[in-house]
Amino acid sequence: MNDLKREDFEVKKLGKATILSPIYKNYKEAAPDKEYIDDSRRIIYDASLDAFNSAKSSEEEPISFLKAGARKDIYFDPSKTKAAIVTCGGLCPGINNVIRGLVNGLYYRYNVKNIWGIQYGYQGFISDYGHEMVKLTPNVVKDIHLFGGTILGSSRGRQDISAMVDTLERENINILFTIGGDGTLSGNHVIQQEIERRGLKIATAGIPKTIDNDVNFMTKTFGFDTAFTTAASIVRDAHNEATGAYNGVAIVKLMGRDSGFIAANAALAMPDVNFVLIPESKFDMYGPKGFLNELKKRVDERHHALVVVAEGAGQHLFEEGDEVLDKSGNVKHKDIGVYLKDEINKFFADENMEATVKYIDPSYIIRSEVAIPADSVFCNDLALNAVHGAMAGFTDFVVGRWHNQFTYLPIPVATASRKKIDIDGPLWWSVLETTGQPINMYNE
Ligand SMILES: Nc1ncnc2c1ncn2[C@@H]1O[C@H](COP(=O)(O)OP(=O)(O)OP(=O)(O)O)[C@@H](O)[C@H]1O
Ligand SMILES: O=P(O)(O)OC[C@H]1O[C@](O)(CO)[C@@H](O)[C@@H]1O
Repeated sequence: MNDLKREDFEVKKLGKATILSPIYKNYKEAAPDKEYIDDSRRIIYDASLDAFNSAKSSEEEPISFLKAGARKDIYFDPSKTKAAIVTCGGLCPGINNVIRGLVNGLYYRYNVKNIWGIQYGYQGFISDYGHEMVKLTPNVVKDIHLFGGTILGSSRGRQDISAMVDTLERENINILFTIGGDGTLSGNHVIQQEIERRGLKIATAGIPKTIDNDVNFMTKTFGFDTAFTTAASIVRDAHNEATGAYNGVAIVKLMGRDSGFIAANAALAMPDVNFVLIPESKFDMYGPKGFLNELKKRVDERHHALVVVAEGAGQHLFEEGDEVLDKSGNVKHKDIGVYLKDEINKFFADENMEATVKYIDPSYIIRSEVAIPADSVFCNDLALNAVHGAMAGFTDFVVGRWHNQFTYLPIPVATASRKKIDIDGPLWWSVLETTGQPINMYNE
């Protein structure tokens, strides 16, 4: 549970917004009767009614979220505004759509024409790496949604915060958009603190990126729909592999460092799956009611079985040892897919049972996919709302979607903890029902 209070949900602002937004002028002319968003517009939720534990404040009081959208008055003068965009961490479908949406939103809606891309993540702020900033215009980004990945490149690894803010200052950047996961957003927050310490008026806005869908107070993050849609078709093909052999077992490993949302949703979309293993639930492997024996029962009955495993699942099965970390300090999980394949092979050999085990790891293929249409639309909306918020002078915020509304949330609230599957909640119970996997395979 988060130890968050109501006041933690207040989004910071650089100062009073005093410039009449160009959108407002045009919008008023085009549709004078339409409502316009006032700064104080907030969406109030009764947290005690919320299905997500993570939505509760520590005091169980209603939490209010700042509603995203265009403001009548803006903080930055568009003709004098310079914006920069950076993408960090792992790839995710839709990053290029977000970049495109940011550039077009700034350029066409607000008339901000001085837009730059920082190359290869936070490295791009550090001159030693030699990554030049690239000028972004609608013409440069017009086709980038047709490609997966990020046209700006990405990276992991800590950079010197002071040196990064030196670059922002030297380049006279007024708004920084960071597209990235938990780490990128934490980095954004630290950058913002240094900006404040120096008394600079630079707005920072985060667009949360993770196929794992594990960001707090976000119904979903961009790229997640594409990820599990792509995963579902791979799971279907794996099912064909499993059924194509007598006692065929197919294992598909999907991403999900701490949360099993991709695995759970792919299995719901493709109900041929017999077992879903996720990080949120420690399963028993070897006991009489453990995974291997349950798998055997399934194979005995139908002569094939399909297993979907999230990369962070089953880590308790490995011997404790030195943790391997990536450049950013994230734990690199031991390969549960290979472990399952080996253990299943051994188990069936010990049982004198013929079995054909196929292991499929499509992780990077899924992550670098092009966004499906639903995600493309979502990316564009997120980007536009990030532009609205930053132009209004909000800072240190992330844009997201929660309870069918686009919202602005202070970064520390979004990064306070990770969203996980509630194993007593409806999503996991649907998975158990769909797969038919026994509930007592789980220790906890
Ligand atoms: N607390 C922090 N302070 C400063 N920089 C940070 C912090 N946490 C992470 N970063 C930096 O943010 C960048 C991205 O972090 P990271 O590699 O963890 O990816 P991420 O944004 O979490 O995305 P993914 O979900 O794909 O892992 C890296 O350059 C990392 O060093
Ligand atoms: O191989 P990389 O680039 O370190 O990324 C792997 C990580 O990326 C994620 O998809 C998060 O973006 C995790 O699920 C996974 O652990």
